[in-house]
Amino acid sequence: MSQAKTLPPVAKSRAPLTLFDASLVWPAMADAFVKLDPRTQARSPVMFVVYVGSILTTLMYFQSLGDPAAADSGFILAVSVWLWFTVLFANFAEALAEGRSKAQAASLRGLKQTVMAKKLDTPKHGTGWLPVPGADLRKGHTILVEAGDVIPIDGEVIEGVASVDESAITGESAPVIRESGGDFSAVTGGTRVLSDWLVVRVAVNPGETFLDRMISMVEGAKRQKTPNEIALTILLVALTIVFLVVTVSLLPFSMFGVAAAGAGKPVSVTVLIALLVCLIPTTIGALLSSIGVAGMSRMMGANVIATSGRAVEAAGDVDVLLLDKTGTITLGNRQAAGFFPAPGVTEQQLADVAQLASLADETPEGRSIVVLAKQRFNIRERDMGTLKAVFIPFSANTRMSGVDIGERQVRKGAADSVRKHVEALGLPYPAEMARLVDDVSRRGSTPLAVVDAGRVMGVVELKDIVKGGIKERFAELRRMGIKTVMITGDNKLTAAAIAAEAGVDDFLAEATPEDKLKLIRDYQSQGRLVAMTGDGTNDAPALAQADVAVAMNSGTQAAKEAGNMVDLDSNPTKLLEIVEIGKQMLMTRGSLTTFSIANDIAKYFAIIPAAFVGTYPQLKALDVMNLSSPDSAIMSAVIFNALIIIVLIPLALKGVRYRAIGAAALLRRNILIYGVGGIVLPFIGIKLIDMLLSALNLV
Ligand SMILES: Nc1ncnc2c1ncn2[C@@H]1O[C@H](COP(=O)(O)OP(=O)(O)OP(=O)(O)O)[C@@H](O)[C@H]1O
Ligand SMILES: [K+]
Ligand SMILES: [Mg+2]
Repeated sequence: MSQAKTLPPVAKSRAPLTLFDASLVWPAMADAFVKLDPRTQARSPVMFVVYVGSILTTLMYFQSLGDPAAADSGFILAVSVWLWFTVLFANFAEALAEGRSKAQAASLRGLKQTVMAKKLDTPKHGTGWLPVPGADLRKGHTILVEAGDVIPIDGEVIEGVASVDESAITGESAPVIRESGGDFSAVTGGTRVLSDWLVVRVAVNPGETFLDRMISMVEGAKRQKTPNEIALTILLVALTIVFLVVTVSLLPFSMFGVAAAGAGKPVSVTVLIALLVCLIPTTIGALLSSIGVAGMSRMMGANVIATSGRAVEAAGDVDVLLLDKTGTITLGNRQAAGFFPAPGVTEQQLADVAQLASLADETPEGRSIVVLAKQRFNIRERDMGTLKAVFIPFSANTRMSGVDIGERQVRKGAADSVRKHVEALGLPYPAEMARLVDDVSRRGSTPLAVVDAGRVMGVVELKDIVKGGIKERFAELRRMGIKTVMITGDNKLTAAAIAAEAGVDDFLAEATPEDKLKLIRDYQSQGRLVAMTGDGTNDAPALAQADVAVAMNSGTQAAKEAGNMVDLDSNPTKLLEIVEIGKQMLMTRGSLTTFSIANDIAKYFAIIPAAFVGTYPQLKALDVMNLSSPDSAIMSAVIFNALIIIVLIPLALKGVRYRAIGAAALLRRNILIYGVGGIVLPFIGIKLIDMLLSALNLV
């Protein structure tokens, strides 16, 4: 049996990457070629059309080489090359977005390491342990972690209190407390114990840890198209089909024109392919997937891990935010602060019974009562075994905890639960209690009523502190049009006091887990999109129901599993950033779609006169841009169409600027900028490219 005191420590940090970081650009260029695989291309119908066009023009070029009558093989080659560029640029955009995600995943993977674990034979502190590799641990094993140790795997603290450095995962340098019982009992593999020790029950098998799941989410290997992306893709496919039909029907139309006039020459297939590519929405088709990947990356940059693009998207449309009180709005370590005895009871008697009711209660509330009883009246801890006491743990439904000593029921809990408990025994509940409970509640503290074998002893005050800066952030959410609702198992007065202090719009008190779930369903049935942040096991059902469910990283395993996002900073106002990123993603997609379609309309005017002037010389009148030659007009449009993808990559990755000016105003602004910009820009761009091409004598 080894008793080596410490296991090797770790240190890791995450550095942000710039948009066009060399470490991202080179691999993305290589990836752009890998993505030429037809199976990859088939995922974007618009780009697939360009891909097929590239192949056709390439084949036509080789065919023209063997045909002495064909004079325009140089032109065919040029079109073909630029079509290939169009495809490669789209691939590059996607690869660059994915590269950023992968880099984030890699830095997470750096946290994963094989550490040795101290495996306990008996799940109890002070017993012997054996060193085993972390990879050999299985769900249900118990391990000991001590100051300096890296926690080898995710688990639940079953004994002890320790400060833990979670900065490797959260980036937050302040240590956090992890302890058994309550909402702070989950520990994450890869974090490090700074002081004291913990006995941890392993919660997962290797490969299924929180870190593993984060990595696979961030890598986006299994990224599914979101509902909005699917809808948009359908629109793009429809547009593509329309233009395909239009373009194909132009060929007989042109041949007919030539035959009727007895002069001129019909439009070539190369020109028709070029026309088609310019008309279909290639800009958004090329950037759609990057926008989605970049949205997930930006979430990660805000220290939020989203499990699906769908959740990120929904975040952009949220209109109600539900937050639980303890641990989300407040710091969550409710500490006993005073004893307020019922008439005929001394403070010491109350403290004595309260301590008895808390002996085996491992929640922060329970332990703080034992501590306060010791401080105030030097009441020593008694032994559950010698008392022959049976522990009655706290549950969100009974809202009480305590011990049974034979027939004697000792309880502490929410005042209304205790009153019901006393009345069920057919005993009186003193009227004076209401005043004691109200006094404590009005201060925003949680009152715990204490009862010993039906005799009401008084009230224990549990103090909790509202997190700093929360009020201003809720005001900002209100400006964005999001309603904030606090839900708590605590009584109405406490809830009202904390609600006022935190500045939430509304609150629901004395809520059971079922009530929380019902509230969400009610909002959803009114057609509202509901976000919920929570940390407790009793929040899990509600988190599972919410459209956007942000679990605090400090919360329990159950909460994290039920949510579709985890906030590594455990900051309830993080929803502000989450909503902003979601809105930004929706707006970026909308803006680029507007831009793309407007753009294509402009290209129509550049290409149509050029393409058909051979058939219908009158079309020269339509040539408002006065381009140097039909070939140059077509080349310029194709080149512009390709280059605009590259130009817009930063916008797709960074997202359009978000301002909290109301949805309608924002939409108007964006349509103006991206719609009008989309129409004007091609005229300027195509003209410039045309001038450059003719100046260089390239056409
Ligand atoms: N350890 C405990 N023993 C007995 N009663 C408790 C204990 N912890 C809490 N209570 C009582 O149960 C009530 C509801 O519990 P709790 O506050 O955890 O509910 P909740 O729904 O998670 O609310 P919140 O959103 O505030 O966390 C508390 O207001 C308190 O009166
Ligand atoms: K296009
Ligand atoms: Mg709670």
